[in-house]
Amino acid sequence: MAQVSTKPHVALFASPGIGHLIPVLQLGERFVSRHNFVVTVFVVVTDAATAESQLKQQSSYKNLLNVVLLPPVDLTSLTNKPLAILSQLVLIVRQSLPDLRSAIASMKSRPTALIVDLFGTEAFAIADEFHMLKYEFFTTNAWFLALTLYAPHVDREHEDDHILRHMPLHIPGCASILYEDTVDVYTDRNDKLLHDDYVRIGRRLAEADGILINTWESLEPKTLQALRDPKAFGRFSQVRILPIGPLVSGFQSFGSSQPKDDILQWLDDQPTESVLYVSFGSGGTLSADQLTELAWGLEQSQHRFIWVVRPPQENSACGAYFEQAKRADGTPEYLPDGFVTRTQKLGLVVPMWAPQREILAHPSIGGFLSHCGWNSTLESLINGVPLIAWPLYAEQTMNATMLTDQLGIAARSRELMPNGVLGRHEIEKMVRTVMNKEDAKGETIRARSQDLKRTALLAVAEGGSSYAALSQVAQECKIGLVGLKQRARGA
Ligand SMILES: O=c1ccn([C@@H]2O[C@H](COP(=O)(O)OP(=O)(O)O[C@H]3O[C@H](CO)[C@@H](O)[C@H](O)[C@H]3O)[C@@H](O)[C@H]2O)c(=O)[nH]1
Repeated sequence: MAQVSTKPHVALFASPGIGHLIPVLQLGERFVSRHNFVVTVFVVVTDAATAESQLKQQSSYKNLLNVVLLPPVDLTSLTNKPLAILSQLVLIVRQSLPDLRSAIASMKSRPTALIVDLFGTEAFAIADEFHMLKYEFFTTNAWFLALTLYAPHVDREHEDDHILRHMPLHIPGCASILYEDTVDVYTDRNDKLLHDDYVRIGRRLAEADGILINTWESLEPKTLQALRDPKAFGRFSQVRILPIGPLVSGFQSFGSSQPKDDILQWLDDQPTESVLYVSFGSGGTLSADQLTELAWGLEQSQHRFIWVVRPPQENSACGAYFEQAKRADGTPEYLPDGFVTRTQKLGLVVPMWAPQREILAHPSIGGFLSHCGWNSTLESLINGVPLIAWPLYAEQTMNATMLTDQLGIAARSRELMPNGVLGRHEIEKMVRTVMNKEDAKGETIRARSQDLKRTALLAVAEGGSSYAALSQVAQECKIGLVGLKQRARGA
């Protein structure tokens, strides 16, 4: 007969997409390695084969976590309307809830807590049904959480002021933000479903027993203070805000299209802090025109680089395109003729995917041109690597604004050409700022990055604020909802 573990047990619920799965696995890893829990991770998938192959490349989690892929959800069977990504995720996750419920109902050792990511708040009802604690794991930062919690209160009738007259949105107690720097919920005003989905998420977050955020106290003190202040956030300030980051995995990176050793060996041969790493996260792509400008910008800067290249947006569905359409010197057809030959002493072009965490931790890396996905941002930050901010979608423009205007650890240019593309000279300028040791602005950015690295490491070290917050959650999960209620009654 199978032994039922006596260890405490929590369940994590991850919505589709590797950008969501990675931080959820990381959180699971912390519960196991630091707090000696059993962790079950339920993963919502749209395509089991893709999810399995992504997970297969990440073998180290297997001994630690019990990962359960829920039956795949076929979006096309649910709607034939084109939906915003957020609405797609809400719909897909909702469809998986009955499977999550059955899986939890049939567990011999029932978890004491359910921890969901941003799109999983509808699963709180299942946690209630089984008398489990329920936590939100907000995989980005406190500023975006503040925007999300504030969403139900934004007066849509005044939005013209913001959009047409560029008046910033004032989030109570927090830094203000221009509408164009927020998320598509605010900028695409005709999508009522998207707006309603986002507002509903904002409201449901308040039902959590705590919101775990992948940030730390000293990174966003003003925003965290506002989130806890009833004058700023009313009843939402009752929810416990628990910054537990930076949560960056001890796991190896998810695989690579090129042998990892080749890339790391190449890096071993480069001078300290001389290489710019260029990558747009798990799914970011650029237009053909933008790729051309980026290639010229990198080449003209004459700084070393590793560039994770994907086919242009126009061809992004065609993964094999990269392999097939190459010029004689190996330059993909969508990059300028002769690029690989001219830059062979300077750079490495890696198709599709690279072992990012190992790359960013390498001493030869001196900068990261990033789409500012929050995982990439944190991976850069804990290594003290300064950034070039190049946001593409989701909350990335907000992250980029924070990195440049509030934290001062990134260079950014908004000087687009008339065709909406960032030109090669602007790109070259940003690369020189961050990579050129004599550049005064770059010097400030680099020094600031080192400062933040120190605060990040302190926060997660034993005795640090994030360590304490996660320990508190672990303690609550050990006791469980029923035990906590009994304690409260006895107090
Ligand atoms: O070649 C690559 C590309 C990515 N990664 C890893 O993939 C993750 C990418 O995560 P992130 O940087 O957050 O980007 P996205 O995948 O775009 O993340 C989604 O989820 C994030 C967290 O919620 C949001 O901040 C983003 O806006 C959203 O697009 C990171 O751990 C990277 O190390 C690699 O290992 N190799």
